[in-house]
Amino acid sequence: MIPVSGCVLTAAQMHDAEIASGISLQKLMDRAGCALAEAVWRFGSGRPALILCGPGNNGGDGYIAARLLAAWGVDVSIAASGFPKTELAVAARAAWDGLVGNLANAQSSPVLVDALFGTGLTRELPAEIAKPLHRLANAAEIVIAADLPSGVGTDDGRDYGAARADITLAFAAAKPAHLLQPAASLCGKVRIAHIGVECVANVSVLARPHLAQPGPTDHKYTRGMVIVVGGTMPGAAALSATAAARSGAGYVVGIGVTGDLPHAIVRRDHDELANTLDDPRVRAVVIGPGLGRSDRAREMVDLAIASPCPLVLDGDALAPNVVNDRPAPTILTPHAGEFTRMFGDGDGSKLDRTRAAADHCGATIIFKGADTVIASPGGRATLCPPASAWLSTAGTGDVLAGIAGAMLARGFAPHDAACAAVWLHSEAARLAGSGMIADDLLTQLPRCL
Ligand SMILES: NC(=O)C1=CN([C@@H]2O[C@H](COP(=O)(O)OP(=O)(O)OC[C@H]3O[C@@H](n4cnc5c(N)ncnc54)[C@H](O)[C@@H]3O)[C@@H](O)[C@H]2O)[C@@H](O)CC1
Ligand SMILES: Nc1ncnc2c1ncn2[C@@H]1O[C@H](COP(=O)(O)OP(=O)(O)O)[C@@H](O)[C@H]1O
Ligand SMILES: [K+]
Repeated sequence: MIPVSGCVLTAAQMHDAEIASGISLQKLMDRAGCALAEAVWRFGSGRPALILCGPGNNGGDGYIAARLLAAWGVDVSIAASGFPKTELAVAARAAWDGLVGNLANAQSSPVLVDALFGTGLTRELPAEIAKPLHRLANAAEIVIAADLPSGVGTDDGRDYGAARADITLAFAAAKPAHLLQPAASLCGKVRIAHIGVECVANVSVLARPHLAQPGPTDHKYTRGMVIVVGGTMPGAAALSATAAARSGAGYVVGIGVTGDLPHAIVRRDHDELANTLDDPRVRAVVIGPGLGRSDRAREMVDLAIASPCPLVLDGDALAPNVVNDRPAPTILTPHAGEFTRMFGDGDGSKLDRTRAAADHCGATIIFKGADTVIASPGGRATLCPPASAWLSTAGTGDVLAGIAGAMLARGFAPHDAACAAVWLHSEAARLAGSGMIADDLLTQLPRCL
């Protein structure tokens, strides 16, 4: 059982991976059921457990877990939503020699195991299932979901009436629902149980980046020169510039960035932008935080886009069709409002929409929020475990843009730079703790390096 990591598979990809593994489905269900029993043993601490079993293989996992837990001496009971419909679940139920109660009138238990539906859920939970599920979950001290909380859309993270779990034990790999909202919030802590299925996908969970420390051959320019362009709200660009410096950039120039800045940041005027962009040592430009939307601001965005420099576009620089297959590395960092302004409402999940947008504009996109999605042209995507919700305060996005600039400047490819930036940002937020403001992230960044 490990924290959520590795590949992210859709329901169909998971099914294909199970088949491709060459391991019998019976054996896979035995392993999943055993992992579930271990989780119940560990997190339930021996308290009586009620296992809710559905009609498919998710229910099958539940019957197997019940048999093992009973053998280990746990007071375990089962309530089912109906008779099993798959061959494997029928066999798993047949191997359980205890009673099977009815879901509708099941008695609550301190530990509730939700094995009603997993990746096979396709529609809203009917009231006759949702009602007792919620009643029993509310009465339990701990809810453990098998694979997924029953009632979330595996591939899009929709809520079809699920009850909130404290722990979700995902089998073989994470699914989009473990990371996309609102489902991610219904999962509680997600743990992965590896059951021997090899998983390969171009979507993965955000991982800790490899950030090399400066070495003896480094100097300020090898560590990366970042330009941050300021505008009508100087505090925003000051946050970006300081974040770039605090996340390891060797040289930060603030163009038109006024206000409270560390002395280490070099200040230049707006009319020096064009000259500065010609400096071959510039390794990243950050433009947009607090820029404003005047004609002058638009001209500066155009200059930055036309330059050969790696670029982070944020805030006011984000407009429809602002970039189109720019040859140099480019990262866009929209929040939901900016994303919709740029790309429209679109169809599909947040993952689908971010990937389509990355393909459309030929740039890496960090679609921010409580379920940040990073996508690059060609389909590569990274889903981010929920960061501290204390990030929902003004200026934290400006900090992220500055970090992304520093990551481009240290030579990371755009997708890796985006991932490293989001990881550092959430780690800084975790360290800053409750009540943090954007400025607090700046003081935590060096610790995260
Ligand atoms: N990923 C893996 O490698 C493994 C997966 N296993 C388990 O198998 C599960 C998938 O099994 P299934 O494909 O049988 O799917 P489920 O067990 O999720 O349920 C499918 C059944 O539920 C019905 N159904 C779907 N939505 C419904 C709704 N809203 N209301 C009422 N009924 C609904 C379907 O008609 C079908 O009968 C996984 O989530 C996992 O728990 C393990 O047993 C073995 C290994
Ligand atoms: N509820 C939340 N949980 C986790 N992270 C959040 C939440 N709300 C916002 N964030 C993060 O905080 C940052 C906010 O950025 P943004 O909306 O651009 O703010 P600003 O423009 O004020 O800097 C983003 O990195 C976003 O992912
Ligand atoms: K479940």
